[in-house]
Amino acid sequence: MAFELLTPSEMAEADRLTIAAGPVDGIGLMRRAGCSVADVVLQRFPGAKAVHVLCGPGNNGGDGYVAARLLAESGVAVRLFATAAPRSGGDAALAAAECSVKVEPLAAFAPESGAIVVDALYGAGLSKPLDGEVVEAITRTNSAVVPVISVDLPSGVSGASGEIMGSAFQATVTVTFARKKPGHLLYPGRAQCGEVVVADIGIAAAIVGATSVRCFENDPAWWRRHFPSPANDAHKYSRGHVGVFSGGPSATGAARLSAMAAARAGAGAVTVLSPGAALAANAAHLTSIILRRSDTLQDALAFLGARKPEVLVYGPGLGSEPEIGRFALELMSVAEGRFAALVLDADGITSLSHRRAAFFEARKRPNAPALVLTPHHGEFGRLFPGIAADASLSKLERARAAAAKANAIIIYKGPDTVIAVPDGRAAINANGTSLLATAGSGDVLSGIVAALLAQRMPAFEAACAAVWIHAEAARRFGPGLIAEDLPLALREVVAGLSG
Ligand SMILES: NC(=O)C1=CN([C@@H]2O[C@H](COP(=O)(O)OP(=O)(O)OC[C@H]3O[C@@H](n4cnc5c(N)ncnc54)[C@H](OP(=O)(O)O)[C@@H]3O)[C@@H](O)[C@H]2O)[C@@H](O)CC1
Ligand SMILES: [K+]
Repeated sequence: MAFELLTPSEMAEADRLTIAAGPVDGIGLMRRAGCSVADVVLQRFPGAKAVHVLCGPGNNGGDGYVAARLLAESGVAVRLFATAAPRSGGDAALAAAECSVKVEPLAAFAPESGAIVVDALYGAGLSKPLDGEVVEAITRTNSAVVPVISVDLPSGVSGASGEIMGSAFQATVTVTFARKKPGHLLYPGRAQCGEVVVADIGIAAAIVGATSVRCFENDPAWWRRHFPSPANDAHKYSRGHVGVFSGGPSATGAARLSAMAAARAGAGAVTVLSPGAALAANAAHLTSIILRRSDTLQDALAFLGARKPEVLVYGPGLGSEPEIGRFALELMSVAEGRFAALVLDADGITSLSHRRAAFFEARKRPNAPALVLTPHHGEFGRLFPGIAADASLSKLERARAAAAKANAIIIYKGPDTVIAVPDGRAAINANGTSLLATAGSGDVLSGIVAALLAQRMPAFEAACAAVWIHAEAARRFGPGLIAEDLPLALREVVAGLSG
């Protein structure tokens, strides 16, 4: 299985390259696409009383004409409703000419109990919000709760952004071609797709690779080979050392969650750097995790010099006072050679939002350490207000723009977490779960990503792996999960990936 996510324009590029390479032509691809839709209808709904195929004016409609013809030839009772005739001379017009099912106007369509709807109105070419009779047809269909097979995308969902443009079908199954599109994974579109079936229509992997695609569905299959497995002669520091800064006496738990997660995710040593006033609280709860006093930058520097951790986690439980942001900037400026990467989460991000100019300037320095930022929606808006306010950008594009601006790995959290790196690569996570919407779960994620970086997993892959592992652990634990459960729940997931 391949994990590239093709935007509509990249898919069109793949389409052109395939046709240019031959021997298949445009109508050939369309016949394969329509055939795969008909196959899904016949396999999933063999007892359907009738199939109502709704065709738009473009090639999405063309796929609908092919499917209607094949279903009618298979003996299925088919009715076909169209918004307009396809433009003459194109592939869709050819497909329509080959289809002898009577064409009725879309206004005549009414969903019927026992019938299936094939939605071939708009796909990759959706260019503006839907309106008029199309919205009426969607509203009638969604409220009738009949099964809907959407061709390529539920009509109304943007393949590039997952945005709903005007209105969108609630599909039972979406049959897309060659590869999924970002709109299948980004909300709100993702919720409209139902099950997504990817049909092979003969677009070769090499052709997908020759497009400008830089976005992937997050899956272990493509980062697993980078997943750390300790050498036989490993010792605790060669397995990676993570330092986690703790908050004050009444806010120590977040750092410990992060630290425990880092240890469970394979870091050989983890140190909690605690203010003197919080040492007793931390000591009361830590056993294998090292505890060290750190009140000042000098204390932190002494730790860095003596213990040489690879990665620091800064943010969980620290509070958002201005000095927290100042300290984060100081850490970055003293990094050279002392540690490799900094994971900034929660309060670490919020506190920097008061010092944005200095922060972005610091990130331009050639020797700046690798930086991972793990904002949720609110934190993202505070640190990147301009990018967040740009309504023309999808979540994917926002994450990419932020990664470039901050010269950082961005883990833009949510039910459709996007991971982006400054070189333009990005991934969208697909195994997210609402179980993670619980206090402290973000602290755990920071610890996992820090541990994987400390074990020298490449940064993009480490961030993707951390996001997937975090969600997988939550899923396996199931309902009742609280953040304290997550570090131990990581064990089984990490064990499954190791070796
Ligand atoms: N690429 C491939 O590899 C393959 C692609 N295939 C199939 O082709 C599909 C893409 O086809 P497509 O490019 O013709 O776009 P499609 O979605 O049919 O719409 C275009 C038409 O709709 C119109 N229109 C747009 N929005 C509108 C609105 N809100 N309200 C009203 N009108 C609106 C738009 O008008 P315009 O923007 O030009 O003014 C234009 O007339 C793809 O999803 C897949 O199913 C397969 O056959 C296999 C290989
Ligand atoms: K569609």
